[in-house]
Amino acid sequence: MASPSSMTTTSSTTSKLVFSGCSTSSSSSSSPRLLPLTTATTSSKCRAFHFHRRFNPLRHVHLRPCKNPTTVFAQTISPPSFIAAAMATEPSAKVIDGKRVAKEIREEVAAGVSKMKEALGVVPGLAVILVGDRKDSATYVRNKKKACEDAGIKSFEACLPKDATEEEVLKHISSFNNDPAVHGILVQLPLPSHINEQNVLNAVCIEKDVDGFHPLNIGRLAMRDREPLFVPCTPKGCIELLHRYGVVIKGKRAVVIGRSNIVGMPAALLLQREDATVSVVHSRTKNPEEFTREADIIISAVGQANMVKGSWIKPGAVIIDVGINPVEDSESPRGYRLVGDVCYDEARQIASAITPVPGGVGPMTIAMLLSNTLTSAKRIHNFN
Ligand SMILES: NC(=O)C1=CN([C@@H]2O[C@H](COP(=O)(O)OP(=O)(O)OC[C@H]3O[C@@H](n4cnc5c(N)ncnc54)[C@H](OP(=O)(O)O)[C@@H]3O)[C@@H](O)[C@H]2O)C=CC1
Ligand SMILES: Nc1nc(=O)c2c([nH]1)NC[C@@H]1CN(c3ccc(C(=O)N[C@@H](CCC(=O)O)C(=O)O)cc3)C=[N+]21
Repeated sequence: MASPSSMTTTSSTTSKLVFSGCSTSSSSSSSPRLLPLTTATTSSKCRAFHFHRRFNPLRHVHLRPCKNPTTVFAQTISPPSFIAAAMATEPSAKVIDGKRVAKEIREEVAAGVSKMKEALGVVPGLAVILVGDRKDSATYVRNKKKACEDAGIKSFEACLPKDATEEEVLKHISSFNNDPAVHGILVQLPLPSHINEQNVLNAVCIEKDVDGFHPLNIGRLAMRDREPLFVPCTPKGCIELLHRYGVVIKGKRAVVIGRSNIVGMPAALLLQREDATVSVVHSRTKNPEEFTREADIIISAVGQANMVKGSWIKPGAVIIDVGINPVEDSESPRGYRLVGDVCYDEARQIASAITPVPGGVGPMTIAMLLSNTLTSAKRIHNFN
């Protein structure tokens, strides 16, 4: 049985279970067709506790041992039992429960907010700028606002019409930059096409850049021995999930699918900072599956439903699925449901651990935003 932590296929006679087709339903009962080819040998290492350092933006804010540290033993899975298990199509991967971890983090943030309020009478504040009327953006902003309320963080909002000018957006940023009650500023992306995203992101002062999208923060993330003030929330959430589930990153082969400024690129930089050896796959990569099949850890941030098939995955790999893709579903009240970039049903049978969509990385993005906002308020007020 694959273990979620630190499991790596080491054998050169690696087993390949080739899946054909992909069910788009995460709860579907349809079984993927499995074609066992060779054998698998897996090895795992003992793990120690991880401790998260205070005020290091690459870590979560609180000094605490990670949850669920796992001690895994070296093990060899003999071909017959491994293949038999897979042929029975029993999902063997551990489900990485982002919703649960995000709730824990939000509670930790709420406790930190109360402490700060009690000691200094200061309440952390997060300002969100929303331009236009995209439904998905409005939903995220509403969810962020609710999460702020729950954590005791004060919400500020500027909702501008879709034909708002760049100058108007910049004026709001400047006003939030100068407002001492605001400790974090987020400009919801994407912006309407007539607004220059670079100009807007450059205008957010780096001390309040809780999204971590300012070029100075990204630049520092890319440089050795330099520390960004903030790390982008989604990639930070991915790494936090790996830490909290005791997945060893150091020395592992990681593949990031996607190279966007907000997810793929910073995710690759973070994995590299954690001493993984990282490959980045993008739309111009030929035969992406040749890269992913070698990966111990895959982070997929593409935006294409079910692109990553079971056959792309090395047995025992850990899969972080960032993609959020609506697919038509007449049975769902909304008429659609959300799926990731990865064929979940196939991947569950071959990976050792996987994040679901929804309930995986998405909730972590919001939790990290709250955590970054608290970190910002603490840093500005010099409060530990
Ligand atoms: N869970 C969460 O909290 C969040 C989820 N998301 C979701 O993550 C996904 C990615 O978002 P984002 O990074 O903003 O998207 P972008 O569209 O900005 O980037 C997509 C990336 O995927 C690459 N790509 C596109 N098609 C392929 C392909 N066929 N094979 C390999 N790579 C491909 C692109 O390559 P190229 O560079 O060559 O164009 C690009 O680098 C979306 O589904 C989005 O909704 C995003 C943010 C947060
Ligand atoms: N400046 C900026 N910062 C962002 O971080 C940012 C952004 N712009 N633009 C859009 C993307 C997308 N994004 C998500 C956040 C939470 C969920 C989330 O919570 N998703 C739920 C599902 C929600 C639902 O059911 O609709 C889940 O995956 O479980 C998803 C996506 C942040 N983004």
